[in-house]
Amino acid sequence: MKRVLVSDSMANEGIDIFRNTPGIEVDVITKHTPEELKELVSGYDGLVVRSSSKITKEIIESAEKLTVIGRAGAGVDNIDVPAASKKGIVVMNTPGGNTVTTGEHAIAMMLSLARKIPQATASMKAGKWEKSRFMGNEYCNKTLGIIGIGRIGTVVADRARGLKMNVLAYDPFISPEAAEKMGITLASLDEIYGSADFISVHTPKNKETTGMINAAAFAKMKKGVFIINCARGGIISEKDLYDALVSGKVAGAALDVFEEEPTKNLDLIALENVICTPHLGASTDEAQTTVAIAIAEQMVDYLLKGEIRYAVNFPSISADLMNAMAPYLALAEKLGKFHAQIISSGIEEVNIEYSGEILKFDVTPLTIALLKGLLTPILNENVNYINAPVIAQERGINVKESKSSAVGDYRSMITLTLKTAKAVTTTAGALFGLRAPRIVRINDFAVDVVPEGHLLMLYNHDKPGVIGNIGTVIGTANINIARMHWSRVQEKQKAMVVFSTDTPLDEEILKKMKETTNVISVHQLDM
Ligand SMILES: NC(=O)C1=CN([C@@H]2O[C@H](COP(=O)(O)OP(=O)(O)OC[C@H]3O[C@@H](n4cnc5c(N)ncnc54)[C@H](O)[C@@H]3O)[C@@H](O)[C@H]2O)C=CC1
Ligand SMILES: O=C(O)CCC(=O)C(=O)O
Repeated sequence: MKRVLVSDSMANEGIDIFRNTPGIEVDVITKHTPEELKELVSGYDGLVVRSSSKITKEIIESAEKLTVIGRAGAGVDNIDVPAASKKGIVVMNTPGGNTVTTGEHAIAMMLSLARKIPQATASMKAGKWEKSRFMGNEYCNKTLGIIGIGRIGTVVADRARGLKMNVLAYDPFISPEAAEKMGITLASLDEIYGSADFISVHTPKNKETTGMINAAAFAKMKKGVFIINCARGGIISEKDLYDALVSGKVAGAALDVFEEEPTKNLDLIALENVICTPHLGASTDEAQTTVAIAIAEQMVDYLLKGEIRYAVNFPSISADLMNAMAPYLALAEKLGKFHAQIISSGIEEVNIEYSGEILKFDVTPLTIALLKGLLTPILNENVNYINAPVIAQERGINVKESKSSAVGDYRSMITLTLKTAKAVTTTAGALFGLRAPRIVRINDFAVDVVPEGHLLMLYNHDKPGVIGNIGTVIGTANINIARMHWSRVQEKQKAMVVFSTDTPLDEEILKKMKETTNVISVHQLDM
């Protein structure tokens, strides 16, 4: 039974999916202190949050069973994703589920802002009729500068064009061609600051964007500009915004998000020219139902079938793609696991070359699977698809991928070269038929090894009698040989034999083998 904790309010449609799925048990506990949440989480396999629960490193580290954190929404800045990745926890979100709703909220905020609708409403509710106090500004033919033209920015641009606004967008990650297709005019930040009457922010919050709209940015803006933030608090410096609002440089600000939530910055929100909502961007029935259903389905599929969709720390693999890639993922993992057991010192560099039909896939998950296989025999800790790249990076292992069109005898091949302090070694793997992994090369030797069970790999001088002597050692120990593959490189007068045995060999027999005439080295592998 997999247990899921929903720690923020979530639409019932999503909770019902958990409740009605055999094999899943769900608890909804939305009132808790951070300490209480830390205690609670430890008993669960899955955790669902929106933006209220802050999933810190401390919470993640104490979550013994947790394998997945689902964000019913887009932004994952309330989750310590690096800490989750290190612990092998998948973090998934529901991109797109609340995009239109949040874009509409930004437009609603912009329209309310320059027409002072919240202030006029408050005045009327206080029994006043202050017609001349609430003079507003028109939108038609004004310039809207959008910072971050992703999903929500695009919705805002589209709706603003309907208002006959000129839309400019800044986004360093969108090519001019892509922007042209979207009908978006790209501009530099300075161009936006210099010409926009309204500026709406729609980037994620990260190292680059935190504080990007600060005093220096306000200084470049037109006097009387209106600012809208329905993305994340802190992208705009609240202190610098306050000063710009008080000085009149900024005519008004519409804020849905704050540096700290719930905000304690009452000085800022008390300003007459600030309108605000308590992080309501995604709060419509439609969006909440959509994201709740989406995250519940994604998490159920992960917890019960291992299917990963919309993970922010692992490439998405749909069930169909997973099915098609499964044999290659198994091959990559087996190859890594095999190679890790024939080296004798720390890995410095991993070179992975993909060739043949395998190239029709995005090879990123294959590299992750290979790293998982490679690190598993070396480390005590639990290595999985999520933490394998993090562990490799932490251990200073340089991972390089390359692609080649040369496949030789195989439809697809993965060639793995490992550089350690002592040697550079190469193995290669391919599929036999369409699904069965095989090791087809070990350094200079062409082989055909089934990477399963207990393997014994021996290098020897290519002299008569070696196989017979080894066979006698194994037979005397009453160990049954299931398979045997022999290969040699004639010009080097070296040979290699890989046995598959029904049971592992103990140290004493291994020692006897190493002492057998003409044997150079012996490796026992557990696949
Ligand atoms: N107020 C609310 O309730 C909600 C807020 N959000 C927030 O809205 C923001 C946008 O969300 P989406 O559109 O779904 O994300 P998205 O990932 O689709 O778009 C973000 C865009 O920002 C761009 N970007 C990244 N760094 C940038 C930089 N330094 N300068 C300019 N552009 C940059 C990216 O290239 C991308 O095009 C996020 O911060 C998200 O957390 C999302 C949903 C609801
Ligand atoms: O769940 C919410 O209400 C906030 C949504 C949000 O900020 C997001 O999806 O990034």
